[in-house]
Amino acid sequence: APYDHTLFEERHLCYISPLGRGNFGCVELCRYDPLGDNTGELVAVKKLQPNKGPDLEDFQKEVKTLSVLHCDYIVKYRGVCYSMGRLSMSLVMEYLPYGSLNGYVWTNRHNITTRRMLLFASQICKGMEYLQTLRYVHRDLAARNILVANDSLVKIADFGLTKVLPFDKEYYRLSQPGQSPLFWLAPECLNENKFSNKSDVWSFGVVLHELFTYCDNSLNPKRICLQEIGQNVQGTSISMHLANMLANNWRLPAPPGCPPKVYSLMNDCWTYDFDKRPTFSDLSRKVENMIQDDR
Ligand SMILES: CC(C)(Nc1nc(-c2c[nH]c3ncc(Cl)cc23)ncc1F)C(=O)NCC(F)(F)F
Repeated sequence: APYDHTLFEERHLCYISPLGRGNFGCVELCRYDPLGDNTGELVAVKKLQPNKGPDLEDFQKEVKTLSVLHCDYIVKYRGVCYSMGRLSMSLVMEYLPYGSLNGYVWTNRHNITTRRMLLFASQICKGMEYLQTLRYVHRDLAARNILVANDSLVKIADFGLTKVLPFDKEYYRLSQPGQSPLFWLAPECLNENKFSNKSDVWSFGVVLHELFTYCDNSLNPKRICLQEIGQNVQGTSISMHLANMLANNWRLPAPPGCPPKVYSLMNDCWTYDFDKRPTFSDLSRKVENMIQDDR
């Protein structure tokens, strides 16, 4: 039988440190070291939290989702590791040493140029364009879910909430409000639980906002929206308040020092009518033109 490179044996997976908590469970930095001489490769291992949140079946869907994605701008799937006699499984991914984009941009805020931000933005658009060709909707596009491979390459990650569009519809309707973070969601998600490539475009606009605030926590979308809603929200849920504000044309304010053309691109992504929002290919082109103009 051909050697299965996607099967990781638990006994050779050496735990190093925790990386963080994702939509399904925790992710750990490990070295896969079958030779036992510390020459093995570093990998990120997403363990399914047993009987916590979504179950093994949903996790297996995430594994399936990631295993068919082959794109320079999407975190690479390496394979799976079964434990407890196939009762539990872990998702093995490439390890990106620079961590998540929000941490990277904040840490390097004093020497990241507009050009570099626009390069990251164009790579995210290309990754999303690719996802779209497979009729995937990410549903959780946010700077915390983008990883940095090196100083000029970012990749989309965390496909825990990703859904495949039905063959006959261009949107995916969740049965009940999901766990996507409200402040990255398009109005039709808040009002009708309708998710589509166009709602991913809205979230991309929020990622642009995060980038151009250098992922400053004091300016993050949640904090700005809650300030606008006002602390003493009575009765009406936060998502209703947010949906009303968006319907009344309130939008996240331009980040300090943000180039006007970038803020106008964000507002294109935040067009209320999802049919009038740009596509990710429109956005890739517009961002690349900005990179050219920025010389
Ligand atoms: C839950 C987890 C671990 N969080 C973090 N991952 C990494 C982190 C750093 N390097 C990584 N290489 C691969 C992977 Cl899958 C994660 C990391 N760094 C910091 C995190 F908070 C994660 O998965 N976040 C979603 C992602 F950022 F990946 F979109």
